[in-house]
Amino acid sequence: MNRPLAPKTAPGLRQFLPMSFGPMARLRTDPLGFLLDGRRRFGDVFRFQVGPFVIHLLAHPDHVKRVLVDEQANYERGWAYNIPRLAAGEGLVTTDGPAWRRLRRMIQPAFHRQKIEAMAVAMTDATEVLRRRWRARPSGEGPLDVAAEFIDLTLRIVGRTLLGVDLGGAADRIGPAIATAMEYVQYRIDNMLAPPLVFPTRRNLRFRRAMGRLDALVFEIIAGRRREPCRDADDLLARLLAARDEETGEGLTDREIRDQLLTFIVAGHETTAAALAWTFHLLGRNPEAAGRLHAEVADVLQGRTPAAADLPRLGYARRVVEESLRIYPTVFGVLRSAGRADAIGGCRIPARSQVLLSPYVTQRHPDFWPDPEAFDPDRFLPERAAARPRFAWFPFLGGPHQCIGQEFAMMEAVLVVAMIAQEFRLHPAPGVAVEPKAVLSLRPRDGLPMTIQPA
Ligand code: HEM
Repeated sequence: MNRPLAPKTAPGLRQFLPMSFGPMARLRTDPLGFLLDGRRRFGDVFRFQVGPFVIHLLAHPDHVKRVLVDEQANYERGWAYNIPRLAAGEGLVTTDGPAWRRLRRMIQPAFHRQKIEAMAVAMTDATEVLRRRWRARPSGEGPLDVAAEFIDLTLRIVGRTLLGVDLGGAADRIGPAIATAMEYVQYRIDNMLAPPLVFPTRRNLRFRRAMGRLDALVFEIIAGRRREPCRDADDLLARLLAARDEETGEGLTDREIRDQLLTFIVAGHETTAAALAWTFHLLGRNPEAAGRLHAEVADVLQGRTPAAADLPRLGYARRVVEESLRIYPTVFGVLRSAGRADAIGGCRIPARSQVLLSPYVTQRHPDFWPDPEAFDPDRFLPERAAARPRFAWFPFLGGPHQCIGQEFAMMEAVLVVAMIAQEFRLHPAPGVAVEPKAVLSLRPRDGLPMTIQPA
């Protein structure tokens, strides 16, 4: 009788210290290239080790499914999430196990489908403000950084829909504070030996000041709602204020509510803003796809502002966003920690080592995506999508930790794309090379200057 082969150590790279030379220097300077190349050279399970930290990149959709669904209890958010916790505290994105389950139960009802559909008007109203601003630009004016425009837009939408406040006035203050906080978190991920936050280094002090500004804003939002509770409000903030522990009957403290609000402000706008920027970047380079989008929008909307009810007929617009999230998944990788030892793809995954799931890598896997760098929204036609494994495309993850804002983000992105395509054509600014930069999320390194013309 044949005995199953014992799992082997996965092939890959090893380096004692995280240095700017050696086989893994590229992990810091070009993490996306490093991961893609690793899969190409070593296969679907690629092991890399820096000092004591062992990480396995799992590139095959079946392996992703094993971690996120089949064996998800064995793969929780591990020590890597201690770093974003410096900013977001015990938020829904940074917790796991029973604490996470309690929060998710509490918050999930704020994201039911009907609730999200009811947010469409706030989304289109905010987009109309942006369109008005663009319309008022003198003709012949130079390129505009549309990545920054989308940050401002999605921040306003999150404020209005989830917190019942206009974050527009505060955008100038909180945008840079959020950027500082995210860069700090990325720096700490890249530099495991960096001085802890209690040390008054310039970088630590800058982060603390940024967090002070964000905290002041969030605590003010909470205090404002406590002072003047809106009886009809059923948004995220209302749910958090009304939530009671099933056993003790106690409500959440302001600190606990702050952690969730900050989590949602950041997770809810940055990702979608980057997705919109990448979508227009890709459309600007693919005039045929842009032409099809403009034709669909004109045909379906006949000049009207879109509503939630129009979404089923904006199929091409949705496929454009899906394809853009394939090529530039704004969350390009997530880490999970193996509780027990496991074997995946014939390779040993030691207990307490990390696994890395990367939509950026899997969504370019040549076995599932022919010509992976080509922009082809029709890959997402139902019949073509049905021929692929579930986890060949997972920009919103999947399983119990699937992004709670997926429907929100998709609706927002399709409405914004349709409204902009209805009125404008965006062209790449001449002579500008646009490159992705991985700072927690994947965004254009130097913004996205584009020329805006009437459609
Ligand atoms: C294109 C836009 C978006 C993308 C690509 C995206 C992607 C993701 C991914 C990959 C995760 C899993 C993170 C992990 O486990 O480490 C996640 C979780 C999460 N996302 Fe999103 N997201 C988007 C938009 C949003 C929006 C609009 C919101 C809120 C309105 C949101 C709120 C969250 C929250 C709270 C979690 C944690 C869920 C949990 O673990 O229970 N996201 N998102």
